[in-house]
Amino acid sequence: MDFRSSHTFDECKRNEGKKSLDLVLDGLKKGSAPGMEWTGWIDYPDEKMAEDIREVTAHIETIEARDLYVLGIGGSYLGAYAAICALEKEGVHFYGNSFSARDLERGLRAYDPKKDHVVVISKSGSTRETAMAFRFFLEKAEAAGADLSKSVTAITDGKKGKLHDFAEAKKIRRFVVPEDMGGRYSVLSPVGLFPMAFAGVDLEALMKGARDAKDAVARDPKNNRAVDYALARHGLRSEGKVAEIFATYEPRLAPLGRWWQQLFGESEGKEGKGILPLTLTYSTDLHAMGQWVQEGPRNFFETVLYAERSGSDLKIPAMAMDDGLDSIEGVAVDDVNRAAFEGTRAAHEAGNVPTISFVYDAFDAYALGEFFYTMEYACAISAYFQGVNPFDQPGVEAYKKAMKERL
Ligand SMILES: O=P(O)(O)OC[C@H]1O[C@H](O)[C@H](O)[C@@H](O)[C@@H]1O
Repeated sequence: MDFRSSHTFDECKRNEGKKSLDLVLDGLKKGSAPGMEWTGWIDYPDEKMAEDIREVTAHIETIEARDLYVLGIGGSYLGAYAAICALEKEGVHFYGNSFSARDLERGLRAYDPKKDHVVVISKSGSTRETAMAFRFFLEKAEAAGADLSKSVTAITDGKKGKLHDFAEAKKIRRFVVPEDMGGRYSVLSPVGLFPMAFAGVDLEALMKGARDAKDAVARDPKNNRAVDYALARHGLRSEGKVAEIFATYEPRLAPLGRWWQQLFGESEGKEGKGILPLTLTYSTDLHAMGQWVQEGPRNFFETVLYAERSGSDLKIPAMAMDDGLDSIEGVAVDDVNRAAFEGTRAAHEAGNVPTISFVYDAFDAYALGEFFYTMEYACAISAYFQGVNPFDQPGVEAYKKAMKERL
C-alpha cells in the first residue's frame, strides 16, 4: 500500500504535530492516555486473534445452514458488512440495524428457520434495534420448532447483559466481544470474524494484513502509515478543515466508507470537536457531489482509497458506434478507472482540496485487514490529538433517552 498526502505543512506546523505525537505516544506507552481500558485491539491481531479464528471456524463447521442472518447495529455490523461487500461474498444478510418495519418484514419473509442460521451481535446486549429484530426472528424460529442451540449464535459481553443471560438460559452458543474493545474497534474480533468466516472470507490473509499493520506501528511508532495519516489530518484540521470526504472508486467498497465513518465519527465528534467524516463513491458521486467538491466551500479535505487492480480484465469492445469511446477501444476498464482517480485527484487539488491517498495493488482480504487496523490506530491517535477520549460515545444516549420517553 502506498500513502501520499498532497499537502505540505510549514515547518512550524510540522514540529507542532510531532510534539503532539510524542505526547500521545508517551501517554499510550505509560498507560496514562484516557480510555486505556479500551485498547485491547492494539495487540489483538496475533495469538488472541488466531485463537478466535480457530474457535469461530470450528463452530461454523458444525453449522449446516444455507444463509446467515446477522442482527446487529453500529460496530456490531458495519465491519462485517463492509468486509462481505468488499470481498463480494454472498449468503449473509444484515438486519436489526434500523427501526424500519418494512425492512424487517423483508428479512423475516426470506428467513427460513429450518435452513438458515441467526447470529445476534450486541456488546451491551440491550440495543433496541437489535433486540427488536431478534425477538421477531426468534418468534419465527420457535414457531418452526427450531432447536435454538443449533440455529442461533450470540456474540456479546462475556459476563453480563440481557443477551448474555438469555443465551445462557437457552443454551445458545456464545462468543465474546472482548471486554477491552469497543464496538467500533471490534471488527477483527468474533464480531466481524463470525459473519466473515460464514461467508468464506480468507481469515488467515485478513489476520496477516492486520498483523503487518500492527507490526509496522510497533516497529517504528513515529513513522508508519497510520501515524502519517493522523498527522496529516491533524495539520489540516489546524488549518481550518472541518470535514473529510473518504472516497473509494469501487461500489463494493461503499460500505467500508460507512465503517470508517462510524470509527471516526464516534471517536472524534465530542466536546465540540472533530472532523466531520463523510463518504462518497467515485466516479458515481462525481455526477452528484463533484460540483460541490470542486467549487463549494474550501473547508474540507479528501482521503481516497484506490486499488490498482479490480480483479476484472474487461476491455472496451470495438463497435461501430458514435458514442465517443472509439479512441479507447481495447483499453482495460481498470485503466479508465485509474484515469478517473488520477484526473479527479489532480482536478480537486487544483481546486484547493488537499488530498490524502491510500493506493493498494488489489483490495483483497489481506488489504482489508491492513486497512482496518491502520484506520483504527490512526483514529485513536487523531482523537488524542484533539484531546478527546477516542473510545467513549456519551452523546449517543441522548436520542435513545428522548425516544424512550415517547414510547
Ligand atoms: O454492540 P451494541 O452494544 O449493540 O452497540 C451497537 C452500537 O450502538 C451504540 O449506540 C453505539 O453508539 C455504537 O458504538 C455501538 O456500536
